[in-house]
Amino acid sequence: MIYVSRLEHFNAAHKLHNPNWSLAKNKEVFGPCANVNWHGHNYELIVTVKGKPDPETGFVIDLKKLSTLIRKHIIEKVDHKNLNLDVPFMEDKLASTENLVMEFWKILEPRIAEISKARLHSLKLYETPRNYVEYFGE
Ligand SMILES: Nc1nc2c(c(=O)[nH]1)N=C([C@H](O)[C@H](O)COP(=O)(O)OP(=O)(O)OP(=O)(O)O)CN2
Repeated sequence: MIYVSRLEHFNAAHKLHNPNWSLAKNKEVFGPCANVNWHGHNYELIVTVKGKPDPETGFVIDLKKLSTLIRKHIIEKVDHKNLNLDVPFMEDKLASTENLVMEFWKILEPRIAEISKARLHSLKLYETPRNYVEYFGE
């Protein structure tokens, strides 16, 4: 089994805000991430697929096709957007890195299966250069 990865990036604004809590509690729990007037991140998304190389191409997956797919279905939906207001698949969800990566998985997994025999293995999403989450679909 070979693991092949593609890095994409996007910039987005958000705030961490639980609507069931008061503003004071949101500030207490989320600190500056609860700032009512938003803040932004330069996100980095690493998509890893696994499979066997095709004997005719040597590819597990054509990375150009993988990039096009990620950009069309994820990056175009979130880049330069407000994750709390502009992104339908984040509606009614806390805009945490964990929730984002789980929604990305639901979108990407079936679409990768449509273009390749390779399967989605993991998503790694950096919110800052020091904070990231990794998801394996379970
Ligand atoms: N489990 C999670 N914890 C936190 C998340 C998250 O998505 N999942 N998000 C945040 C905030 O959105 C916040 O923007 C993180 O910023 P910060 O702590 O400032 O991150 P840095 O790496 O830039 O911070 P330094 O402390 O300067 O290293 C918080 N928690």
